Amino acid sequence: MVQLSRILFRKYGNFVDNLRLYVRGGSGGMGLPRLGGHGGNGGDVWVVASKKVTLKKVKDKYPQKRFLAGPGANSSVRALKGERGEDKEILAPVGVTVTADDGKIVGDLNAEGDRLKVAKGGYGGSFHSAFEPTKGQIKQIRLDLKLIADLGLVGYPNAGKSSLLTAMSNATPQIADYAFTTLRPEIGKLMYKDYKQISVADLPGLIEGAHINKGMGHKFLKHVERTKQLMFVVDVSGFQLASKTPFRSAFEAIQLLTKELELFKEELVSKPALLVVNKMDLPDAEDKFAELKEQLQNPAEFSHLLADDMIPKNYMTFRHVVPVSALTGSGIDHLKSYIRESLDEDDAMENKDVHQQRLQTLQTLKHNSHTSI
Ligand SMILES: Nc1nc2c(ncn2[C@@H]2O[C@H](COP(=O)(O)OP(=O)(O)OP(=O)(O)O)[C@@H](O)[C@H]2O)c(=O)[nH]1
Ligand SMILES: [Mg+2]
Repeated sequence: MVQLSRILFRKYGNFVDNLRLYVRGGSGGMGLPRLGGHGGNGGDVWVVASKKVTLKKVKDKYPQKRFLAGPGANSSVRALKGERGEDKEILAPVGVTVTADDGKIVGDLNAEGDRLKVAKGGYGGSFHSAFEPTKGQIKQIRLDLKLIADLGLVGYPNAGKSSLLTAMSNATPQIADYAFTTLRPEIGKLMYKDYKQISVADLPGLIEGAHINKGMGHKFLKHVERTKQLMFVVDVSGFQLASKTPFRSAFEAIQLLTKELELFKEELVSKPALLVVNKMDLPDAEDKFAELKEQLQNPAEFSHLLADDMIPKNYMTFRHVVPVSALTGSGIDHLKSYIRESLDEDDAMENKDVHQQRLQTLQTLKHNSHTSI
């Protein structure tokens, strides 16, 4: 049913996913006290989304990483109102979040052409400022690229996330029998017969404490923010990171993963999600899967298995719970259909919403034009 696919981009060798920049707005121009002249305002610095650039290109093109907007012109006898300074635009890829020095988020660039002002120009001197101009803002900003994929794989190390991506597509991520094989997110594409493509981000394994930046922590979690849906992947037999860390059953693993997401950003837990229970080829897998299904039907009843601070406020609701074996390929076709179904469902809802909104706007316009006659 589903035509298999190939990897879209795996060249992470010199991948740049964040960049710090120095930005400075232009100073205002001098006012002219004698004639009441107004100096021009300094130009602003903007970050503008463009599909044509990558952070690596920005870094290579501007090794100094300094961006200065133009100064406002002084007021003069010939031009009492000084000209405004030129704005400076920094092109950055779609998917970037801009953060200021103090950690505050300035904004996100979600679509081509989105713009954010990152340093404001100074004011030109005028009567109100005794004709003295002000300087432009000076800031260090940080650009962080978050991958935008349809589906993000969420799971503990060794659950088989990368194996699963390989089984579903022709992607060739690193797979090994030790934790943290995947150190960088990779995107694979699932291609369907009708040419629909679904991108899946294989992410580094989470560990307990990821929300406080343990393990790959934030590096991983920030990518999850942008994926449309989540796919939890657990090993049906459970998980143990090291001999000194506690063993977690599949059920516990799911609740702990949920807790990590919740602690990082609560709304992540409300994303549509699928649950993949992997390694169904292992002995006793069927029994363990049956037990897990029972636990998931009424998670609160089984929450005594967890320490209090590990119980999420809200349990994840999974649209589908799919048993598979990435090793033998069993269940993989089903999984691909469920993924498609789930994303199509959301697309349809979104389209309906957009349609509804358009209708509403039209009706308001009609109404207004009637009332104004
Ligand atoms: N028996 C069995 N082993 C599997 C299956 N899927 C994956 N494995 C094995 O589990 C180990 C971990 O698989 P990976 O795909 O690297 O796991 P991961 O979740 O990507 O791990 P990290 O990248 O470290 O987070 C490897 O030895 C795989 O061969 C499965 O369905 N059955
Ligand atoms: Mg992996």
